[in-house]
Amino acid sequence: MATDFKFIPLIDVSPLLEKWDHPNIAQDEGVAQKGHGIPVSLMKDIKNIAREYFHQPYEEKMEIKLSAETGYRGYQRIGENITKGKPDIHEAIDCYRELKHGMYGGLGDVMQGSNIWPSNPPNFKQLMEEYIDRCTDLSRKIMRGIALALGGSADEMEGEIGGDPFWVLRIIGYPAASISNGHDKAHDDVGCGAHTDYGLLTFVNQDDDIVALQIYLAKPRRTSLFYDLKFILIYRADLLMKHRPHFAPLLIILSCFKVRNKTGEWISAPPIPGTFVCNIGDMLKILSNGIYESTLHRVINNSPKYRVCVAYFYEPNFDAAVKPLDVCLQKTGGTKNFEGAVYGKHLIGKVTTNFIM
Ligand SMILES: O=C(O)CCC(=O)C(=O)O
Ligand SMILES: [Fe+2]
Repeated sequence: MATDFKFIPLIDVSPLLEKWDHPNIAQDEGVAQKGHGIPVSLMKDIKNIAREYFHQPYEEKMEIKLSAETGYRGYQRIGENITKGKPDIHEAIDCYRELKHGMYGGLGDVMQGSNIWPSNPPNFKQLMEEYIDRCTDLSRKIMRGIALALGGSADEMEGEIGGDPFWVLRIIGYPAASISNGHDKAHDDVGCGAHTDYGLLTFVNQDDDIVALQIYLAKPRRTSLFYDLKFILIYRADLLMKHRPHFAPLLIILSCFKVRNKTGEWISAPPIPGTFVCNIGDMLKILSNGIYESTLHRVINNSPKYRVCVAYFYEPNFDAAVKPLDVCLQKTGGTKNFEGAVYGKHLIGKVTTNFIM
């Protein structure tokens, strides 16, 4: 299905974009620069080195095994990560910004620790750290643009919200369809179940030649048998009660469900060489009071090839108390659509229920 997306800024951010300080990077071989400033060669190098790591024997990968003791950093085997109760068909290395002992009082305890990097391939750590620094710089710039677009000042989301941002890096490998289950039932295997990301922004750097990432595109409701039935039952309750009084219990049960006014479909987010898919996370949804939705997405690798993806997550300060910004409240009628959340708590809640240990 072909779908056209257009970026529609809430205000004109072109003055900011004109001032965008581009590092002067030579055009990478074969791929024109797409304007984000991260060398395309680095984007490729980190996927290639990740592929090399994943191709090693299982025992070697397990040398940097993830556990609660490592602050949930390290390697996890296929099926160890759980989304909504189901094992995901991927393996991964998880890295987080390092938290030193006592850095955030008791809040930081669970995530305390240093990243554990494989000794093979040898320059793995150095490449990933360079990549993380570049993604962090780029994210900060984009967040400044988003703050302006929302009608705030450029540093609206810095200071106590995101002046000392946390980050997460997931280096992920998805088995080829035929290897993951040995027979022709590939479409049942979910590489990563439907979820939204936790933080502010995610940069998905995916293999160029495999279409596996899918985004849920919500649309205004058109037809739904359930909705229509419910509509008739609830909104024409007067008629119904007059002619069919024995339907009353059904009416009560149905009115307990929230009316679904949206329906949608899964669409593919095909890779565009040299670019990132950028997701909006839960924290940006809260800050913007819902002006930005966090993007529901999932991964299904039905291709006969092993797929690599490196996802960088830009997050608020670990101890940030995230709540709708005043500027967004004003734009959305003054009512908070979300309760506030302390980012670190939200993350720990997710991380500690994400793994079979
Ligand atoms: O593999 C991908 O394309 C996306 C991975 C992802 O959604 C995640 O790690 O949160
Ligand atoms: Fe995700």
